[in-house]
Amino acid sequence: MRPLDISRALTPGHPNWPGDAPYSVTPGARIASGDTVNTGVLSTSTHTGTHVDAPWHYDDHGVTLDAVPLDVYVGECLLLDARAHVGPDGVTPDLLDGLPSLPERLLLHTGEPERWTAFPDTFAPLTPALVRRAADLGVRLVGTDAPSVDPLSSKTLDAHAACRDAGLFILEGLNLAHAAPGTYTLVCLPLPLVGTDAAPARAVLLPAPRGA
Ligand SMILES: Nc1ccccc1C(=O)C[C@H](N)C(=O)O
Ligand SMILES: [Zn+2]
Ligand SMILES: [Zn+2]
Repeated sequence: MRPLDISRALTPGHPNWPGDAPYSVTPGARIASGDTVNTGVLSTSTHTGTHVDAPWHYDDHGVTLDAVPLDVYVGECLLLDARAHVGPDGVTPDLLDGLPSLPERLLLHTGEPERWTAFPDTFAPLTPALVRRAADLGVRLVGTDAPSVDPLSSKTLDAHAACRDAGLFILEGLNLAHAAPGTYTLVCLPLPLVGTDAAPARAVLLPAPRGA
């Protein structure tokens, strides 16, 4: 199986969180102008597209991205279709009913499309009860195709706080529109930004190890 890319393609005008810094690549050097190479200047929010949150994003005493061990983002994962388990406050814990344990990485397809033509302001967040249930079942990383684990209007960030309290790490903005539920090996590599609250990442799924 070729790696299944579960990252959002970034193009100019990519919808970002309202008020957040836009994604852009502006020209740097140009061969056509006599330079030896073509280069670009990248400017983006740390939360653009598929990205990981470091605890410092939602906890001023939390660690920055460089202190998050890479093994959080690489290893066995379970991808679930959560679309039938979205209540008024987001994905509910009954999604995990009947699962005696979980791999360390849980990815949730909440119904977001492959491409956002506009900011998805009606996305499905995660309920704190789901976060706590996942942590109780052994999860260390929760991933979602939504742009946040909390509602757009949240000021208390209850799902982020539940992740903080349970020691869960967060992966947001996945592209799961063409990924079948199942067990895989997740390879998610955030940019190695030092001292930041988050970083864009390239995430792919590989076949799970035999017997997983
Ligand atoms: N830029 C922001 C500014 C304020 C609050 C949230 C955001 C977000 O981008 C959502 C983010 N992905 C999150 O971790 O919930
Ligand atoms: Zn984020
Ligand atoms: Zn977040």
